[in-house]
Amino acid sequence: MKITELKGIGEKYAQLLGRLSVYTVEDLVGLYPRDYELYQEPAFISTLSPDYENNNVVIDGVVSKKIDVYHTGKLAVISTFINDENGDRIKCTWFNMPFLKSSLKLGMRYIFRGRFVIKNGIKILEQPQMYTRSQYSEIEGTMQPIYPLTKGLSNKTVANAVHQALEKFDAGLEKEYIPGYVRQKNELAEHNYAVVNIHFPKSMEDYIQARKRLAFEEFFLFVLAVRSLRNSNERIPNGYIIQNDSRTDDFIEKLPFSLTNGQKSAWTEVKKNMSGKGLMSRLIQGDVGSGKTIIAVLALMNTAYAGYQAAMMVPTEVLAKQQYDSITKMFNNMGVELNVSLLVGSMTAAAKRKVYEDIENGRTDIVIGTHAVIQEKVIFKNLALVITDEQHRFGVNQRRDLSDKGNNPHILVMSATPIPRTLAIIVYGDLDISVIDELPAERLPIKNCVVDESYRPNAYKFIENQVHAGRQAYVICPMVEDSENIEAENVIDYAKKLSGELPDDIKVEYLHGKMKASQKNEIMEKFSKNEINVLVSTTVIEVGVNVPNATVMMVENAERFGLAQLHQLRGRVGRGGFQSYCIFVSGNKSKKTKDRLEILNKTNDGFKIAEEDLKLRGPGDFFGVRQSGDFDFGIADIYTDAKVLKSASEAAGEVLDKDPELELEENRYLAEKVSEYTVKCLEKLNI
Ligand SMILES: Nc1ncnc2c1ncn2[C@@H]1O[C@H](COP(=O)(O)OP(=O)(O)OP(=O)(O)O)[C@@H](O)[C@H]1O
Repeated sequence: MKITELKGIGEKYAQLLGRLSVYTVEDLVGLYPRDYELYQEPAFISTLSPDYENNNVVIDGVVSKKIDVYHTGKLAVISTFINDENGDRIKCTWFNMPFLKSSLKLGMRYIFRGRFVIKNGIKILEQPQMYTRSQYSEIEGTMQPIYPLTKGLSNKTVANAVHQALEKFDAGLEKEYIPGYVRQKNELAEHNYAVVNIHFPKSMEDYIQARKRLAFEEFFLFVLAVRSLRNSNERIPNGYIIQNDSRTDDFIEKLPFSLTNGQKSAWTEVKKNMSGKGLMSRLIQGDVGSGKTIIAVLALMNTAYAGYQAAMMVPTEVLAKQQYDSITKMFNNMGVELNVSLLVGSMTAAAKRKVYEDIENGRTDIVIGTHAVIQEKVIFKNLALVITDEQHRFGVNQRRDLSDKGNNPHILVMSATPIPRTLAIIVYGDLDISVIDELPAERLPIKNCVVDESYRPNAYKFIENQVHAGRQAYVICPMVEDSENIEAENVIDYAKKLSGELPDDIKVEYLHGKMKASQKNEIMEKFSKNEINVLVSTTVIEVGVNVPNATVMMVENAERFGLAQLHQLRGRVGRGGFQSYCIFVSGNKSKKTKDRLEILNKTNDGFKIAEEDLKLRGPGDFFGVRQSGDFDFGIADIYTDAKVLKSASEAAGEVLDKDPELELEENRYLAEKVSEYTVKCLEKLNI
């Protein structure tokens, strides 16, 4: 049902909701709150002691002073004083809400709820919301949903729309499909209860139950879907028997480094797989900087030497260009006579045509590119291997499209997502797994520090010294929620400011998601040639960028990132022989934030980091930063919900043991859900 059927949602709001991928009433119900406002803080504080500073407090007060309106810069500030029950005077301030003037009347009594601060000895409530007693008693003790929003769309609009969708249209509500014995064993709530309570929980307990059920069902369907894919893969025989070529062995000999043991065993598994009976569907998992690329290169070479074509797809043009440059350089230096082509969206039509021709007539042995590689116009002569790097950024359908271009080519997938093997087996159930579990020996451990903003001048000085010693630096700008435009402006401003702080001979440039691919390529190319010394960027550089000369990674507002993500960012330095440094700047001085960031000092193991982070964030921190942005389940998180994933996986096994093809009448509805999920959600999950 179209979203405009809801009262209050016209074309304008429908368009805004479209930006959040919400088009139907059902989509809307699937838009889970990203957080909740808890109306459960110390209710009604009668004496405001400094202990409550920086917390939300609720005060019953009477407006005791005329309303004052003044302007600072562009901001209109309204302020007044209230007297609480003890007669204590508390100042209230609001920014940019001039309309309040008419509702705030001297002598009126309200419930004020806002953040409590003390400035110059004056007790202040910032931006308090106001309620009458009866209004407040309705929300007291509840959790109000906070939805992901976009500019022009208010939380209230979304909350009202969701309420209607659930109440009037039963959207998202359906017949129970998880077998009773599974629900009982795992103590799961009913589906419909969960859908209603994830939006409007009456208590924390309701929320926990709702979330558990929804996370469980996501994993449960996921595991069932993945198992069915795996079964179909296992039946595919190897159509391209690719034997190891002695020229590839020579190449390994000539590399400037020797392979680590982890790399050697991964390579052995890949070789065996490609020359064996069944089609290869393999995942190579290795922490950031563990050297996965070289294994990909060896597989590409062996395939080309066997007389077939091979393709490698990466998520962005910047990475495609980087991989292409480094592979062609390596081949030139080491006398490898294979033809490598680059294919990315921003190439001219004529250049693309030439590459299409070369691929079709077989002149091209290896193609490196973005999803341009799977466009209809590309016809391969004999594609036998497809490598997808950071594969989770590609949808299953894209993978399938590319496979369709060959006659079931081998598939090799690279991932740096730090998940332990036991979890990986579940999550990548349709793939065999090779793990590169060590970093090249010569690497010096990265030195980290966690600092507050006052350290910034020292950090800039440090960057200056590193650049003067010939090295380079990344600075990751503060994140801005919900707006790529503001984020872009932010990066530009920061780069300007930084450039002013550093000596003139240091070239600072910026990179953000809104830039054209060709611009990004140009900047990255200059950075990799050291024509740019300092790169100010949003997290667009998070995945896979390899500039071994870069030795400093400075992250602003580090407290806002998941630790796993910070670990990825850190992985951009320390990729060569130089000592590298990470500076995490935290805008939040609390001990807890510092402790959390300190975890990064303790270990370099991506999974341990995620695990420790979880331990530290107690139950009060339910809605912290999501760790695994890469695996975008609707609500479940492979780290936070690792236990749920395990039990969902076991439950799926149990169901399949009883009914391998889900043919029994009792599983009819479940089977429908699984096939629906396989088509729709795997694509969305991007894995
Ligand atoms: N055995 C090795 N000894 C020394 N250096 C190596 C070895 N293997 C790879 N390298 C170098 O290490 C750097 C990182 O390798 P690579 O780019 O393959 O990492 P990765 O595993 O893809 O990491 P990420 O997931 O962060 O992209 C490269 O500069 C590469 O040349």
